[in-house]
Amino acid sequence: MLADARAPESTPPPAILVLEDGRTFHGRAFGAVGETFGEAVFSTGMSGYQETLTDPSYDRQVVVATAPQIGNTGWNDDDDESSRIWVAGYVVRDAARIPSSWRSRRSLDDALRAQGVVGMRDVDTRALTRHLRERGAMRVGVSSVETDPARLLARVLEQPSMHGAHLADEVSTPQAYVVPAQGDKRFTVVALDLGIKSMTPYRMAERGIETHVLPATASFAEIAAHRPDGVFFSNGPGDPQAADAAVAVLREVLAAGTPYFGICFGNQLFGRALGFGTYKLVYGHRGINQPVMDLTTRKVEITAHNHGFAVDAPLDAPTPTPYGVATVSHVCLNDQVVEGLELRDDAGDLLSFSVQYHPEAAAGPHDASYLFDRFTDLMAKRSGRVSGLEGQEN
Ligand SMILES: NC(=O)CC[C@H](N)C(=O)O
Repeated sequence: MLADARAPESTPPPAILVLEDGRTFHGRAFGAVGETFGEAVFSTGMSGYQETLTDPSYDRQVVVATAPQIGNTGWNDDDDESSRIWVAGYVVRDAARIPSSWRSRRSLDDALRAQGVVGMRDVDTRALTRHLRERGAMRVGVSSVETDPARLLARVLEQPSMHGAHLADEVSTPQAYVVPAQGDKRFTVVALDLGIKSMTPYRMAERGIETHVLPATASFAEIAAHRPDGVFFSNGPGDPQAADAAVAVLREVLAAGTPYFGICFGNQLFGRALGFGTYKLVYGHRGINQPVMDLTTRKVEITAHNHGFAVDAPLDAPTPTPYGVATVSHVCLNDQVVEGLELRDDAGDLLSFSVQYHPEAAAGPHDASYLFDRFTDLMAKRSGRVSGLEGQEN
């Protein structure tokens, strides 16, 4: 028999997790020892935790993994979606003790600890997820320094709620930067960074797009100064109702007739700019295994999601707006939540579009990558060229 090569595990201190309705869970510290607060949400991804933890949209959220074992592939130097871990905390059932991947450079536990992120393991995540599913996402505290749930609960109740939270400025780049096109440059896109994931400009670069990433506070004049072929608004944390300034900028973009593409928060702001409302889902969609139907083709995609809010738009009735006719283009098959919007002119030609989910697929399946091609084709068409056939007779 082979000897067990595992180093003897030192036992981390006990930890408690207290939800704002008083429900308490017990486990052990994972990552940094300490205390953290946020909105408790669950993610159904079986893999891709490195991309999840570094997604800026998770700012101020304590993420519970429904997959029972997390950390098997460690932490590498390539898969970060931003410059740091953004989750406020990470809660798992069984933390893998020995990561195994040729790309791994450190364990998940080490990565959390190095960035001071408080986590918790050995938690009954199935019971916790069922509770959040029944009662909805809510405020939570996780502590490996407090032993009294009542004292932690008192601090949980002092925390701000996700309702009305304006968080884009907290995660956005302080300075503009450029992600160059790979190969020949075909288009210039301005991306408003409301919490952008690094895979998004990468997907654009693959298609010959040079992306100018601007801070969340950029004005329409600052966007227009780049003379973009298209404008993109990214994913991001917080409540879309609290992003009035970005909605006003987007209305100017639409009025100028510039092709627009939005992802997630960018879909919610597109919805608002078109005159629709947004609302908070009970527990949201998070994970890389969510079924979405493209209502035009009736094709179903398996997609990556991370949203707690959604657009309130009619599923089967086109809506006239000052910028064109808006329709719902995609819907989630689990609950019929709006997952995409399209704006067309009176002739039925596409002007702008957005999706509530994540075609950049980091992590996640690549079923929806056609949306980046759709954006490229749209810019080609709107600037009087035919995609891939510049200078040729068609
Ligand atoms: N990933 C995102 O862009 C999330 C958008 C928004 N903060 C929500 O939770 O719905």
